[in-house]
Amino acid sequence: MDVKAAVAFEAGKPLEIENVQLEGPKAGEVLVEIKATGLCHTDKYTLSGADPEGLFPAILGHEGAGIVRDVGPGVTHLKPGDHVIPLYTPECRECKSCLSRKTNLCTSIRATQGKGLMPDGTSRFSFKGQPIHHYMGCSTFANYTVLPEIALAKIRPDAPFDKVCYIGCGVTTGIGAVLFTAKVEPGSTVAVFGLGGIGLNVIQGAKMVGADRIIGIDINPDREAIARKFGMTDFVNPKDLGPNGDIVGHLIELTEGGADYTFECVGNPTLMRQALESAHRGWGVSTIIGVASAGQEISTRPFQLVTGRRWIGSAFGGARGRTDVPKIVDWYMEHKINIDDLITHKLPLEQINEGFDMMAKGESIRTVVEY
Ligand SMILES: NC(=O)C1=CN([C@@H]2O[C@H](COP(=O)(O)OP(=O)(O)OC[C@H]3O[C@@H](n4cnc5c(N)ncnc54)[C@H](O)[C@@H]3O)[C@@H](O)[C@H]2O)C=CC1
Ligand SMILES: N[C@@H](CCC(=O)N[C@@H](CSC=O)C(=O)NCC(=O)O)C(=O)O
Ligand SMILES: [Zn+2]
Ligand SMILES: [Zn+2]
Repeated sequence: MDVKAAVAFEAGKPLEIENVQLEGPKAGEVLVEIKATGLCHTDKYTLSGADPEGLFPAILGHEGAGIVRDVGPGVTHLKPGDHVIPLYTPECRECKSCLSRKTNLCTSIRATQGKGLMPDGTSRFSFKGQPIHHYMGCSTFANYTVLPEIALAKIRPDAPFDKVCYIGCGVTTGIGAVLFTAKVEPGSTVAVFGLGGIGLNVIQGAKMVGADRIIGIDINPDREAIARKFGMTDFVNPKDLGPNGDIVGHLIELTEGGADYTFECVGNPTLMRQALESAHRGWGVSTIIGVASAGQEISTRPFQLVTGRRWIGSAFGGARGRTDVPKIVDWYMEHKINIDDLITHKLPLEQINEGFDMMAKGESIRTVVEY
């Protein structure tokens, strides 16, 4: 079938709107009509060419919501008409990782997913007879896409696509990192580096679990008001500390010894170090969420770890997609979490590049494309 897609033909170039061809679902696969998709910083990172798994041409996008339109042989959990959220972290419930109960990082289809292919090693998308890569197993920058059944969370039918698509990445990543990965306790002091689409959800999660003090750090002063609305108690703009400002020293003083939990939500190794070193001696836990470019590395004095700080990371907020995503959709529908105020812009697919421009300028939190 012909579908409409924003295609990434080359690294560093704007996406191009094209009619591309999509093959129907094969065994274990599902055809989904995507109704809405968010734009995440990770899409921009891959488009930049800095992602070692970035393949071109590809159809990017991994923060979608839509309706099942067809299923391939052997699909048992989904049927046409079901409302779903695509999962870049699937949940097969059978692989070593899923069975371990120690991680959400299902490994059953990770190898082919990283090569931009379906689990059988082929692509369903093509343009002028040439294959186009899938992206993060989702490719939500197309109005129809094909995914493995294990990479779809079935959600309630009354949830609005243009809001709950954000649960496909940003909301779950931020809130999940607090609840499932770091397991922040009530009364904690939390510091969040980067107050974008992810960091604001970390703040929302920290508020949800009853953190007493939530410190936000961002170089964009416009982020202060929205972060306070979501529960931030203190704002620090590193630029206000001057060119030689000591952000770690400042945070340690502000928190009387360091934060119980810190989160890096930018993708900058310098900030990752600052986040670790501003965690409290003896027990502070620092969670890396941000994705840094190929070739970048983190460093610190081992003494920082010897003296009891712990450095951990979180992918998709530690959430098990098919199990946890429907629950997070329920939280939204029950007004337990706020998504609406974080979706600052909506665009048609034809204007998707404007969404990335606004992200780069710090003008948007989340832009949603509605089909
Ligand atoms: N681990 C995971 O599962 C996931 C990771 N990510 C990654 O999380 C990061 C954040 O993503 P988004 O929130 O969508 O990005 P965003 O672009 O919406 O937000 C980034 C924020 O960081 C701030 N910032 C930039 N440089 C800074 C600095 N030097 N000091 C303080 N603040 C600074 C910006 O002003 C902005 O508010 C990206 O690296 C993205 O790839 C995103 C989703 C899932
Ligand atoms: N291909 C990238 C890896 C980027 C990355 O870390 N992705 C996160 C999700 S980011 C979502 O917006 C993730 O889930 N990682 C786990 C995984 O298995 O990919 C690179 O190599 O830099
Ligand atoms: Zn994302
Ligand atoms: Zn698995």
